Amino acid sequence: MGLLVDGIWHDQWYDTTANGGAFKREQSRLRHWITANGEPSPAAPTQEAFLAESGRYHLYVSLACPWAHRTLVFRQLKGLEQHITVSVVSPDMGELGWTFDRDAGSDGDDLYGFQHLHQIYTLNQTKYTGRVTVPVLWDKKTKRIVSNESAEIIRMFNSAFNHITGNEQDFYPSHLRPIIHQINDTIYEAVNNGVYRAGFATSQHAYETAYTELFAALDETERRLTTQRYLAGNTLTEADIRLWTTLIRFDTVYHGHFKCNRQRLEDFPNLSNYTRELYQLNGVAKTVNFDQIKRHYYASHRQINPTGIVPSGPDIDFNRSHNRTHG
Ligand SMILES: N[C@@H](CCC(=O)N[C@@H](CS)C(=O)NCC(=O)O)C(=O)O
Repeated sequence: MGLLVDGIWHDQWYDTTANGGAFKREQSRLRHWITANGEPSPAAPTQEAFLAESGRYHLYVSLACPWAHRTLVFRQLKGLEQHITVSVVSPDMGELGWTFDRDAGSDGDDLYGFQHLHQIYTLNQTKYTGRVTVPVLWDKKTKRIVSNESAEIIRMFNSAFNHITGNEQDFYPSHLRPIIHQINDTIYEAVNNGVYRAGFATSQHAYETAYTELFAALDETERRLTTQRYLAGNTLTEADIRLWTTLIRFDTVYHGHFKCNRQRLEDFPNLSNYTRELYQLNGVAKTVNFDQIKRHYYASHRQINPTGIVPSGPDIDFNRSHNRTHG
C-alpha cells in the first residue's frame, strides 16, 4: 500500500499521527471530463474535455472497492457495458499497491499487460505524484487518465453517452440537485468515508467520533426512508447508488473489520429492505462480489487484521423479498 512520488513507487500507508489518529482521505487529482460533444463540461470548465465515443474508454476497478463499485453500477444501469471496457485488479492490495495478479483474482491488464496499477498512472504522467487509487477512467485513444474520481465518473456516465446508448434515465435531475448535493455531503463524510474513518482511526477518540457520526447518519436515513422510497424523494438518484455501495458491504466488512458494530444493517428495517431493493435492480447484483470484498479488506489491511484470516460469514440473502414498493 503506497503512493507515487515523482513517478517512483513508495510503500507507505496514510500517516494518521499528524491528525490525532484520524484518517484523512486524499483528494482525487485527475479530474477531466467526458462530454457528449467534446466541449468542456460546465461542471469543470477549466478541465480538459474528452469526446464520448463507443469503445474508447476503459475502467480500472477493484470489485472490493465501494468507490469503484459506483462506476460499475452506473455502467450497468446506463447500458454502457458494450461501450466501456473493464479490467479488475486483484483484491489483494499489498506493498506494491493494486496489482493485476491473475492468481490472486485479477482479470489481468488486457490493454498493456502491466503488473501494477501504478504503471497506468505513470503511463499517463511519467512523474506522477499521488496515491494510486481505483476507479480509473482511462482513454485508450490518447493513453491518458480522464478521471480518478468516482463521484465525477458517475456524472459522466449519467449523461455523456446518452446519444450512443439511447438510455435517457437521469440519476441527477436538475430539479433534485440541491437536495442530492446536501445528501451527498452528509453521506460522504459520515457514511461512505465514515466507515473508513472508524476503521483506519489510530486513536480511540478519532474512532468514537467517526462511529457516532456514522450511526447518527444511519438513524437519520432510516427515518427518512419511512416516508419516502429513496433518499431524494420517490426518484432513484445518484445519492442512492453512492450510499448503497457502502450499505451492501456493511455487515460483511464494516461491522466487524472496521468496528462499526452498534448494530448490523440487517437490524435497520428500512435500510435493509432498501439495500435489497437496489441489489435486485436490473443487472446490479452481478456487480457485487463478496469473495473479493472480504478478501480485500481482511487480507490487505494487516495493520487491522494481522493474521489475514478472512471470516466465513455472514450469510445474507440479498435476493429475499423487500417491502420498498410504496411511493
Ligand atoms: N475519491 C476517490 C477515492 C478512491 C479510493 O480511495 N479508492 C481506494 C480503494 S477502496 C484506493 O484505491 N485506495 C488506495 C490508496 O488509498 O492508496 C473516488 O471516489 O474515486
